[in-house]
Amino acid sequence: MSAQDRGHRAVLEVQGVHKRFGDQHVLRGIDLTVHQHEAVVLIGASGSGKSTLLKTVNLLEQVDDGRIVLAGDDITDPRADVDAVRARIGVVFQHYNLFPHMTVLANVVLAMRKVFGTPRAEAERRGLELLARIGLGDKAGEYPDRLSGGQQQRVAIVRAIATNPELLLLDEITSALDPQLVGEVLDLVSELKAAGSTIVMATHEMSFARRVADRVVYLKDGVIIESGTPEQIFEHPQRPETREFLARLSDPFTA
Ligand SMILES: Nc1ncnc2c1ncn2[C@@H]1O[C@H](COP(=O)(O)OP(=O)(O)OP(=O)(O)O)[C@@H](O)[C@H]1O
Repeated sequence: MSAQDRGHRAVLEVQGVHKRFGDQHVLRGIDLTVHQHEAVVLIGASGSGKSTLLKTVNLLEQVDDGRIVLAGDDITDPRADVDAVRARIGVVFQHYNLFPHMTVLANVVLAMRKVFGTPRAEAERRGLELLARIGLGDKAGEYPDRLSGGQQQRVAIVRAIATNPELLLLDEITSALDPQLVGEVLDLVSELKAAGSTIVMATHEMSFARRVADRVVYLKDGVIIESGTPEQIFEHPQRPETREFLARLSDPFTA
């Protein structure tokens, strides 16, 4: 049964969103609703618009048309407070997530302290607890460059959830990692999903999409071609474009 069927409220509503970069029409009428506790995975070829879509939700890119609603609030309204909106959303990107000049713990507590004004002792207690939970309690005083890429991404994820955001956006968070480090990062995402986080994730990791997504959304040239459960998309794709995309992935000579 889907989150929608269970009557969970919509956390994110993307409605008729268009985005152009000069002559290039990168998002062409995107409609997407994400319900509380749902994990939606965006798949599609490089350049299909996955990152741009996530950036419009975090207000890193302005939409040209349409609107985006976060838990009932139109965040694309020009009067919306950008910092207040970003404080409600946790984000992890492919690269450059941690501040290199700050310790792991300082990175994790930063938003709690600066954005929410959490007292230092309380923020550090929560930071240490979160780091311990992902097995990195002993790295709290280290600088990020002393951690593996997988450990750094896990810290970045923990930092993004430290403030209990309403929505977590994950953009290709494993694509810069050595293959043997991918699993530990995706396992943490699975745990967050199991604990009830609401997640939108762009990924090239199809096996993960299959395992964790409630819904898989296939994007091509800025259009949602098809969306459904992992079984619907991977086992019984309805659209020829989706079938071609998936067939190409499994062909080592054209992938
Ligand atoms: N700031 C920008 N200025 C101009 N063009 C941009 C900008 N950001 C993205 N684009 C273009 O928009 C298109 C969609 O890019 P986007 O990064 O959203 O794709 P993607 O599906 O996330 O790709 P990938 O899987 O490689 O990350 C691409 O053609 C890209 O070159």
